[in-house]
Amino acid sequence: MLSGVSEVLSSVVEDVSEAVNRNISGSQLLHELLSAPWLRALLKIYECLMQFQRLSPSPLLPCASGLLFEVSKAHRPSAEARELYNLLSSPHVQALLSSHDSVAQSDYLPVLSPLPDELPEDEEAMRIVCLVKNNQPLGATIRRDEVTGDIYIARVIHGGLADRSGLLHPGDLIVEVNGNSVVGLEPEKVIQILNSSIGTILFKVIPRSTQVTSSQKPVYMRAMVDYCPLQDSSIPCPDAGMAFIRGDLLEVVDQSDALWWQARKLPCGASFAGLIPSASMLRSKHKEQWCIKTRLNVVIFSQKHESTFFPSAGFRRSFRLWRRTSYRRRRQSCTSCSPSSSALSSPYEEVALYQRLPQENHRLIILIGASGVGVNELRKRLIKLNPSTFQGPVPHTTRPIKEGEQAGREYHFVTKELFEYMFCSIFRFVEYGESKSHLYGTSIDAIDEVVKRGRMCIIDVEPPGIHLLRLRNLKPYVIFIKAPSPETLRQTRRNARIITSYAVNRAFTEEDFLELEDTSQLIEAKYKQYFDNVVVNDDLQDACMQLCSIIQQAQNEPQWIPTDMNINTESRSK
Ligand SMILES: Nc1ncnc2c1ncn2[C@@H]1O[C@H](COP(=O)(O)OP(=O)(O)OP(=O)(O)O)[C@@H](O)[C@H]1O
Repeated sequence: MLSGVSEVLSSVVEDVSEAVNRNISGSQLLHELLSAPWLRALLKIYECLMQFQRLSPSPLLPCASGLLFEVSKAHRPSAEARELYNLLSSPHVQALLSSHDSVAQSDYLPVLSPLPDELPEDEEAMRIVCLVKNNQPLGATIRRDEVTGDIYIARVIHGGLADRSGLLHPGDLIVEVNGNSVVGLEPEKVIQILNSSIGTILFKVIPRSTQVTSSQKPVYMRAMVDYCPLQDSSIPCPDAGMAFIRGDLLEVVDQSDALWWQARKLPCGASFAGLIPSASMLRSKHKEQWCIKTRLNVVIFSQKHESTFFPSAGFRRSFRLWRRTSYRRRRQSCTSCSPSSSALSSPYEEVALYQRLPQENHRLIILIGASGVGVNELRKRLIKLNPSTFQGPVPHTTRPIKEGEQAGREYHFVTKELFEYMFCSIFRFVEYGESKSHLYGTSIDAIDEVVKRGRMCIIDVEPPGIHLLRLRNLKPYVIFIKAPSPETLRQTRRNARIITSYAVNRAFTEEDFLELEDTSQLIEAKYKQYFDNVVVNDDLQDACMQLCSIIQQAQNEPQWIPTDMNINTESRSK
């Protein structure tokens, strides 16, 4: 009789089979899956195991191999007893009984002969370790004690060959490799011996007296800088290093070393970890490089710097009130390639998986892209597509209200004094600017207002604006709108109009396409660590649909977000 899970499966299969008859999409696939013989076999095994666990049977005899002796003790054995004796003494039954006894007595470990009583005081236990290399790296690094010259295992790479063997540990003293004594050898020579061994490697090691068992929980981090071990002369073993680029998600499995951590890249991380510089190590490396670059740049910058009323944070033309000056000037403001100060202070950003709960506010959706790529067009289309879900924040302005406008709908109309107060004392503007002597700006409060109303706030900002919006209550999800190739731009933007400072509405030129691609690449290179997703705006309709589905995922599926957006309290009024 079927029981438990199998019974449930059978009734599910019946229901799905009805769905197949009614031609419901996907039901055929589900039916095939649920009726698969392997699934039934797996469930049967599962049920047997569960039953075994419930019954928790105990052996009738702890030592069944003794049966043979018992039978042989019979004084005048009957024919049946003799037959039983013959059966029990066959080698196969003996082996079976011996296995039974091992299981019954839970005796699984090999029995080692006891150590001789009179061992000399200075005798050291030597371990012989044989690893089958199979074209894999050893997964361990070595170091030499500068005083004694002894060669030690420095670190064992998580998931690597040495780690999986469980036989080599940091601190083990290496005595021999493949029969060659390593005493007095340079580490490079030892590495040479290790690298040249094919098939198996035989180690003689003196295990470290106190084994440190590390049970560190993995920590997840987003790389905020690029790293290439092959260009790093300080890495103990470049082959064991792991390269990464900004934005990569890293599972840091070992932080026991102050200078070198071990990590895997996610998703689909490799089976073994690689060495990466610790945060402090990377910070000092980048500071060094940055100082050199800054010294060179400072002269150039001071020649070009122009003072403005507001410190430069930039703002997009999307307000539609400012006209483009020149791509080149804008590019300098947002895409100079020097590392940002936040990347220098935290080369890794700790992240955690966040799943928005249905009762929580929607995450803020930020669209980033080169000017003219279509960020505003996409944003407008999304809002038009679903005005009850998507909404943009209402900007502030100091210009007078026009006929047909309503305060709080097109703009929050404020005095210049109030605008300046908001800007200076509470620093609530994400973007701001001046056009025809009037000030305009988008405030955090305006974004908050949309979010609190249960809508999904969708905004487009200049890339530096991302930093101001990385707030715990907004949990922004950043989508980079990428420019397609100039060839595709040429085809798709035939009827598009560009808005510039000198012509309100004109067709895109060949120079615009090249600049668009160029700026797009520069923004991506500098800010990609902040992007949660990328959409190439080639075909408008496709890009819009893609955006919709990405936004859906951002709101409803688990996403990696900085841990301080998850736990810490907001700290922006510093
Ligand atoms: N995929 C596309 N195919 C064709 N035309 C497009 C596409 N995307 C945008 N456009 C058009 O390109 C022009 C510029 O787009 P948009 O105004 O959205 O630029 P933007 O990225 O918001 O730049 P800015 O904020 O600096 O104004 C508009 O005329 C828009 O309709």
